[in-house]
Order: sequence, then C-alpha cells, then structure tokens
Amino acid sequence: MKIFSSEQLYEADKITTEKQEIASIELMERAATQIFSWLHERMQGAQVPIHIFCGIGNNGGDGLAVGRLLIESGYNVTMYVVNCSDKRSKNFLINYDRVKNVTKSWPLLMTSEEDFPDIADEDIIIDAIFGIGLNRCPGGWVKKLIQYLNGKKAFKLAIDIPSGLYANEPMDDVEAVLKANHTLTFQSPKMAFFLPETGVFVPYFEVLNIGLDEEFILSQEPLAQLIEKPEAQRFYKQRQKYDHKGTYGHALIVAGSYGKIGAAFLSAKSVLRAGAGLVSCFIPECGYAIIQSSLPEAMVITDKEDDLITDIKINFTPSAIGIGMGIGTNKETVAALEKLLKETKSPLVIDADGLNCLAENKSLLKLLPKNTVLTPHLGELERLVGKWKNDYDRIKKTKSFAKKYGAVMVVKGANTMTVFEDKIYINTTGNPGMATAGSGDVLTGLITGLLSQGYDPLLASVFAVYLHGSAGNIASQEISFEAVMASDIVDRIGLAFIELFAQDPMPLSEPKE
Ligand SMILES: NC(=O)C1=CN([C@@H]2O[C@H](COP(=O)(O)OP(=O)(O)OC[C@H]3O[C@@H](n4cnc5c(N)ncnc54)[C@H](OP(=O)(O)O)[C@@H]3O)[C@@H](O)[C@H]2O)[C@@H](O)CC1
Ligand SMILES: Nc1ncnc2c1ncn2[C@@H]1O[C@H](COP(=O)(O)OP(=O)(O)O)[C@@H](O)[C@H]1O
Ligand SMILES: [K+]
Repeated sequence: MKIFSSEQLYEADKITTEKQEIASIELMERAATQIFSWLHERMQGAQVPIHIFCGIGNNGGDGLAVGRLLIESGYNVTMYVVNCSDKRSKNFLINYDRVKNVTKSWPLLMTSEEDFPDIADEDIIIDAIFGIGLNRCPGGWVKKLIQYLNGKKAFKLAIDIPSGLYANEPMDDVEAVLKANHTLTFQSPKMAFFLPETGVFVPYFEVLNIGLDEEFILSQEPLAQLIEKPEAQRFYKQRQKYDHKGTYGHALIVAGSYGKIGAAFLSAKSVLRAGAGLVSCFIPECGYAIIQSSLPEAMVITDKEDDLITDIKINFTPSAIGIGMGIGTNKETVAALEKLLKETKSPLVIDADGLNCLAENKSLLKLLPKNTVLTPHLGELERLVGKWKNDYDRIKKTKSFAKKYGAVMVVKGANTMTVFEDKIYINTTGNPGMATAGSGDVLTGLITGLLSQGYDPLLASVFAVYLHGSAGNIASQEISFEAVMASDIVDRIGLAFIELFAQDPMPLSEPKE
C-alpha cells in the first residue's frame, strides 16, 4: 500500500470528482457512509451515547454526515460544532443543513470551555475536529477541548487523522493532539502514523477505500511504500528442483569478541534459516568451541587473536558478508574492517559495532561499496548522520546519507524504515516483544542469507525486515511479548516463510434473510 501526502490526496479528490463527474459532496457522503457502516457493523444498534465533535472544514462535514446516518438508523447521537472559525467549508454547510432537516434542530455550537459536555466512560467520542486540512497549531479553547477529550476514558474514534496531527509534517504541540484509540483514514494511511513521535497517537488504524481515481493514484510517486503481505509475497524467489547448496551461496558472518560470541551464533544461524547454502563464521579464537558445538552446520574460521577480530583472512569469495555484531570498536578491529571494505567484492551488510566503527572513523564511509546495507537502530543512526530535530528531519538526513554513500539504510525500530535513493519502504510486521538482546543480529543474518541467495540488496533488506517482524509476531503469539528472545525469532524464520503463503481463512458469507 502506498502512503500519499495530503497535497496528493487533495489532488486525487479533485481529479476524482472531475473524472467521475460527481460533486465533492458525494465523495464526502461515500466517506461518511463507510464510517457509518464500520460503526454499525460493530454496534448493531446499541444505544451507547455517541458524541461527535465536528470542526468547520470538510473533516467536520464528514462528522456531521456520519452523525446524520447514525441518527437515521436510530443511534443515540449528539453533534457539536467546534466553532473555531467563521470560514465554514461548502460541504460542511451542506451537511449542517442536512442534519437540521433530519433532526429538526441544529448541532450544539461550542464557542468556549463552558460548552464542554459531560462524557461518561462508556460513551463513544468521534473526532471530526480537524483532518488533513490542519494548517496551524490548535490553540485556546480548542486545544483545551482536545485535552478535555483526552482526559476522558470514552473510546475515541478519529476520522481520517487524529485532530492536531499533520499528515506529513511534524506536529507543533504534543499537548494539542487527540489521543485516538482507533483511526479510520481515507484512501491512504498518512506518514504520521508510522513515525514514533506522531505514531503514538495512532495505535490502530484502518484504511477505507473511498474510490479515488485509480489511474491518478497509480501515476503518483508515493511518500513511502508500506510493506505488507501482498508486497512481501512478490519478493519471494521460488526454489527450482535442481538447485543445490551452491545455488544459495556461501555467506560469511564476521562477528563477536570476548563475551559476545552469541552475536555470531545468532546471526550465522539466521543466515542458514534464511536459506543460504553454507555459512562460515569469522570470529576471535575464543569462540571456536562455542560455535562449533552450538551450531554444527556452520564452518568456523578464527582470528589470530583470542579476544578480538584483527585481520579477516578467508580463502573463499563469500556470496555475501554480514559484519559488525559484537565486534567492538578497538583500533585493530577498525583496521580489519577498513581492509575488508577496500578488498571485498561481496555484497555487504554492516551492523552494530561495525556501524560504530564507521561513526568513529568517518573517513571509512567513502570506502563503502555501492549498495552496502547498513542496519542502524536510532542510536547508531544518530552517530552516523548527526542529531535531528524531529522524525521528518531524521528521514531527510537518512536520505541524504543514503544518497551520498550509495547505501541501503535499514533504520530499525517499530515500523522499520528502509531508505534507498529517494525511496522509503515502511515495514508493518514486528512488535515490542522484539526489543530484546540480539534481535538485530538475527535481522543482519537474515539480510545476509537473502543476499547470499542472489536477492538484490534493497529487496533482501526490505524482505528480511518483513520476515524478521513476522517471525517475531509468531514468537510473541506463542510465548508472549515479554518472553521472546532473539533465538525464538531465529527459530521461527521458517514459519514466517510459510505464513507468507498461508491462506487467510475464508470469510463467512452473510446469512440470508
Ligand atoms: N480526498 C480526501 O481525502 C477526502 C477528504 N475528506 C475529508 O476532508 C478533510 C479535509 O478537509 P479540509 O481541507 O476542509 O480541512 P479540515 O481538516 O476539515 O480543517 C480545515 C479547517 O479547519 C480550520 N483550521 C485548520 N487548522 C486550524 C487550527 N489550528 N485552529 C483552528 N482552525 C483551524 C481551517 O480554517 P481556516 O484556516 O480557514 O481558519 C479550515 O476551516 C479530510 O481530512 C477528510 O476528513 C472527505 O470528506 C472526502 C474526500
Ligand atoms: N517495538 C518494536 N516493534 C517492532 N520491532 C521492534 C521493536 N523494538 C525492536 N524491534 C526490532 O528488533 C530489532 C532490534 O535490533 P537492535 O536494536 O539492533 O537489537 P540488538 O542490538 O539487541 O540486536 C530491530 O529489527 C527492530 O526493528
Ligand atoms: K479528525
């Protein structure tokens, strides 16, 4: 699924009304009908009080239209107009009149704090104050209203976007954003839903298709591409009957130092689970017996030093290399990395201390072979690209770093974001159970394993991130978020491949009247 900007959505809106020869009020009715159906399916006529707060733009118009449809179906609805400006939109006004025609009274006009209504914990709040047309920070009594609603336990459903958030710009004031429990958004999820600073206001969302012009949507370059199951399915390369282990490559993992040999174990095991034909681990001497006994499928080559990696000597050309997990940033290790960067022709993934070595020795960055995959978490990213002002500034800095060094940047976290050239891919799998020691090592192994099988670096990164999150989801469903360890994620990579093509259960057909 593609993420579009608010500007693109306004344009799509305009083109749709022209091409489908409909008035924009009809598009609003479509949008409102979808929201009504969503609620009706869940509420089945329940008489729970529903409070709809409507701004004076088209988001407010949506709110009024939803309210009217609910009232027509017998729901217990109160509508409030958050009268923050005199410039009411045309479609707001049409729906304002339509409400009057149905209820024989105007919605309640709010002009100050004195108008804030009582709301019980069991009630439902619908937020239609501001949508993607927010153009400044909500202030005065409107900000107080948002805070008042946030203080209520009632379930909060936001229409299109929680009020106070911009679709694709940093927010002004965390105190002036509605904390929605659920958001029903039109046509395309908004960028703000996937970034940590603003995403906290959108814990759950669903996209409602309001039938904007397909041709226009397809022609648009999105802000970012969401990676969900349908996209991930297309990445998968099927194996052929006469393939052998040589077909899938001989990958190399360069990892570990004294006390951190587990990093080599986790990533090498992940390389094999990803499907590489062979894996060799290059580790300090002290890890030899550990890896040989814990992972007999892997081959082991040791450094001349007992505790550290100082000189990476191998006698084969790896099909892919994953380097950096637990290697430390010792001077001799940096020198070994520098030599590898100068000499290798293999596709490369650099993680963890490998990234810290680069950050502490920025002159190494110009040695990065084109299309090298870097997998920083936010701390490592900051060391590489410098401090950022907000999530959007971080994206800008990451993009320019990726461009400058020709790197694929896998910025890890909830909704891991892969950045390459001008493109952004946002992952949808994974959960907080994966915030556990070594889960990043597993991801590096997975990317290395896919590279080893001939996936190109961008595809290997985006696909591995998806599978890694999916394996993490399977693990936490089985044993809870808390109990998941990195080895549980490795051991479910296989199930993540299977899940990719598992059929969703057939939907039950509606009973006939
Ligand atoms: N194609 C689609 O996606 C479709 C979109 N649709 C819906 O339209 C929504 C967008 O509607 P929109 O453009 O009318 O803007 P909206 O969000 O209602 O707010 C703008 C109003 O608020 C005001 N205002 C702004 N900031 C303010 C502030 N801080 N404090 C106070 N006032 C402030 C601003 O006033 P002004 O700046 O003129 O004073 C203006 O009047 C979209 O989210 C979706 O719900 C669907 O109906 C169908 C198809
Ligand atoms: N809240 C979360 N939601 C989804 N994925 C997460 C979350 N927290 C961590 N992860 C994933 O877990 C991995 C953690 O990697 P990293 O921070 O490098 O851990 P480590 O250094 O311990 O291996 C990343 O792939 C990240 O995307
Ligand atoms: K809203």
